[in-house]
Amino acid sequence: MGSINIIPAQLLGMDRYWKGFLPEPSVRTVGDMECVLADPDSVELDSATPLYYMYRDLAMNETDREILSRQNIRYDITVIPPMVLSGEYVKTKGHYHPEDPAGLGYPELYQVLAGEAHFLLQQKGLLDVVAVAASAGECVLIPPGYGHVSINSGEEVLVMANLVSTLFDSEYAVYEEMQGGAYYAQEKEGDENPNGINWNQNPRYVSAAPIREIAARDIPEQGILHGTVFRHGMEIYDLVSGSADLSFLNEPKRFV
Ligand SMILES: O=P(O)(O)OC[C@H]1O[C@](O)(CO)[C@@H](O)[C@@H]1O
Repeated sequence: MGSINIIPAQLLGMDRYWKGFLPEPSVRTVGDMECVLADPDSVELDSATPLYYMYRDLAMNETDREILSRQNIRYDITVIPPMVLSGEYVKTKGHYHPEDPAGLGYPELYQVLAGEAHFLLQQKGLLDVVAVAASAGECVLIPPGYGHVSINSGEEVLVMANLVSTLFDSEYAVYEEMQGGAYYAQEKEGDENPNGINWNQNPRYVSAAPIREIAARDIPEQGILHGTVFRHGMEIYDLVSGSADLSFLNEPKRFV
């Protein structure tokens, strides 16, 4: 692998989405992602080519840092420039969250800050697979027990924020062993609908449920988070600076 040519934060437009201190991002390259792509052998990019950037553990000031660390929560911003890799829309690697001490999986709250995303959610037992389409301002809650992949299905840079527990490490084994999630988001042939997605089932998942497609804005329960007034369009970072109770991210059992 050659050296990694990281796009500087300013060129990624990060100053529009984050005014505070910005640490160096973690980067996933083509080489990191080969094990989860639909057709890695046909990708002609150098394996050192960066695909996405994860700015983790952000806080605007020391007060917010204290609020986050007291609640064991992390705020991250992920930036995925648009790209199609041998017909497949660029995406995150994909992972599950482990069970919390009460036996449910840790959830996670995402918000699209710019661009167009599809969140591919798959329940551990594969009885449910959902593609949630989300545009700027819209939120998606990753429910307990679901693995997730974020896909840049648009032509613009996708910028997403997330709030997640710091009490666990993500689990990648299923996505690595199965070469990705249960479905691949691939370009539609022809130019009739150039932005359309073909959801092609990953043949290694013999028993995955048919994919359901829904829009984030049509999921009513994501409008209000457990007593905290929160609607699509409000900034999820305001939950931090407004000292909202984020304990549902660590103790989902209290809220189901
Ligand atoms: O670890 P993956 O599957 O590449 O996904 C990256 C995403 O996961 C997170 O670590 C949070 O779950 C984000 O920082 C980032 O958007």
